[in-house]
Amino acid sequence: MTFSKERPFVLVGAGKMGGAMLSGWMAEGIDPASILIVDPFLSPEIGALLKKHGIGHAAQMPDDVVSGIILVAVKPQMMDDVLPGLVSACDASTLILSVAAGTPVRKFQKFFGDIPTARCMPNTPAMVKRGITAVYPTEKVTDEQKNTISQLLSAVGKVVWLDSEDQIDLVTGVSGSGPAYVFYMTETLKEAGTAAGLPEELAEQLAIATVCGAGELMHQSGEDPAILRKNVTSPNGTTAAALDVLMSERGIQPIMTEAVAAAVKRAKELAG
Ligand SMILES: NC(=O)C1=CN([C@@H]2O[C@H](COP(=O)(O)OP(=O)(O)OC[C@H]3O[C@@H](n4cnc5c(N)ncnc54)[C@H](OP(=O)(O)O)[C@@H]3O)[C@@H](O)[C@H]2O)C=CC1
Ligand SMILES: O=C(O)[C@@H]1CCC=N1
Repeated sequence: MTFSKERPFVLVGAGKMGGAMLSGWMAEGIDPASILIVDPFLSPEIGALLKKHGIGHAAQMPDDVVSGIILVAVKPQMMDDVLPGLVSACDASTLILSVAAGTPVRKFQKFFGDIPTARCMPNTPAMVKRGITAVYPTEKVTDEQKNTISQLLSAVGKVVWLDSEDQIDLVTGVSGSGPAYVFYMTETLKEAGTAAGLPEELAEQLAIATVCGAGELMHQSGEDPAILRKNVTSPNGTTAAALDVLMSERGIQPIMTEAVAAAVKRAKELAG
């Protein structure tokens, strides 16, 4: 990793997403001395992580210019409060990298002018190095900076590059928010098992192991999910009976399409 005290990396907002990435970076062995966390309200878990690795922390952004990356990971609704406090730390040697849903490049330009800026959309599996992050760099972002972004984000999972800012909202609806859909599906599978008569604890164990196992199988085999589904589905068997319900007109596909569209719509609203 190319970060150092001379080329620092500052994380503004170590909440759910920033904290997940930070945990992933620590597990990956990134030099804690190159990182500064700026967040006035640390959770006990993140406080313990900082202490364990000796990571620097400040409640507010120091005035010194950051000739490296400032990763902005605060809520979109906080931007107007937080960004003015970063202005004195930015010049043309600073790269602003935002993980915020909705918040457009023009919002950063309003505060920082035309400095190198990139938006990205990670997801919380970054915490276990199984995230996927889509990145949209503005034209000001140099190849060297793209390389640094790649190093940083690939340390916590896959990285894909976007050629249009509009795509970020769509990515948000699929993979940014997506882990929550999978967790919710796991909850519903557990509840369905309980409703069918299984003890709650056993239903939960079965649901979690099934979702993790199916995910790992998709990951390791690299096989098309439709093929993996067919492999489970014996003709006229139990899975076919269940899939008749899940794949019906009132099944998962129309609901998922509606859910992703709702997330995309909300991302556009957050742009303000
Ligand atoms: N959660 C997710 O799965 C994903 C989130 N994102 C994006 O990541 C961003 C953060 O979301 P998330 O992590 O969920 O939200 P959190 O609220 O968990 O994290 C934001 C963090 O910023 C802190 N904070 C508040 N004010 C300041 C300040 N002035 N300076 C620095 N830090 C401050 C918050 O403290 P406090 O909590 O005390 O207010 C909190 O620790 C959002 O823009 C979101 O769109 C993107 C992809 C996935
Ligand atoms: O719910 C949100 O707005 C954020 C963005 C993607 C995931 N969490």
